Amino acid sequence: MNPTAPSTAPAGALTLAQEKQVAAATALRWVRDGMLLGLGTGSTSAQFITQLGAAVQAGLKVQGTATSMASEALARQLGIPLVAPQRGLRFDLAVDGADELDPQLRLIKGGGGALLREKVLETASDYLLVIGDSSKLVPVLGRFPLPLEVVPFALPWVLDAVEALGGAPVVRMAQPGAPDYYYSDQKNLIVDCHFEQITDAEQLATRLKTIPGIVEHGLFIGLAKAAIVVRDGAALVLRPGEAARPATDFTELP
Ligand SMILES: O=C(CO)[C@H](O)[C@H](O)COP(=O)(O)O
Repeated sequence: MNPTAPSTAPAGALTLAQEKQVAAATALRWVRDGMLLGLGTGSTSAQFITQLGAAVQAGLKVQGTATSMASEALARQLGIPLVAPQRGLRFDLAVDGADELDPQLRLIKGGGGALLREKVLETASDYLLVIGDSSKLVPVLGRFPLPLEVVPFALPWVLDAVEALGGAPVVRMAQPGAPDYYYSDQKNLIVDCHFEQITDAEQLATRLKTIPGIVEHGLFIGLAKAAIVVRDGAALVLRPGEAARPATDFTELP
């Protein structure tokens, strides 16, 4: 969740938690029998998985692969059939949250620490649908710190390299104020990089890719085909570079 966004809503408006529920319910309208789904990570994705689980219990026939151990555990608990990673596997639809998205549907992801598996699975998906509350859509990426997944041995040099790119790196801790680091599902560290404004996301992504020890960065560029963002109580569909419109046509996604 965006730490600067209000968590309560004025009377009559939806809270951010309610907006996430509506975004997840809207995404579910695009799910069809027989689909192989990529299951995202985070509170919005947890909403989607929970609602998907209810649909599976009511008879929907889908299978999924999760982007984190937490999402996998939730899906398993709800009876969603799971498929292990394997050669040739492609997903019809991946549904995932984001920390930020811009009008071109460039994303910052990894607030939940699952950016590596998310990027692997979403690159193997025919359609990435992002779901988010109203705080997620921004004109320019960068207010949310950009997460990097980093091999522990490489940490000192990665911190130097990120500073040389103009970022302020902070190693994520297990809990705020705790003495120990947070580790990803792959046992790597997460470094949150404060850039304030990322005016050239493509160039930054290219540069980060050349730094040894960065396993993956949280810029997702050219992956999202559409996003569902809930604003003023209404679910809107966004496509790269297009004006937002009401989510009414549930046949146009795969
Ligand atoms: O990238 C992610 C996890 O790695 C999440 O999608 C992102 O952090 C959004 O989370 P939330 O839905 O809880 O706001």
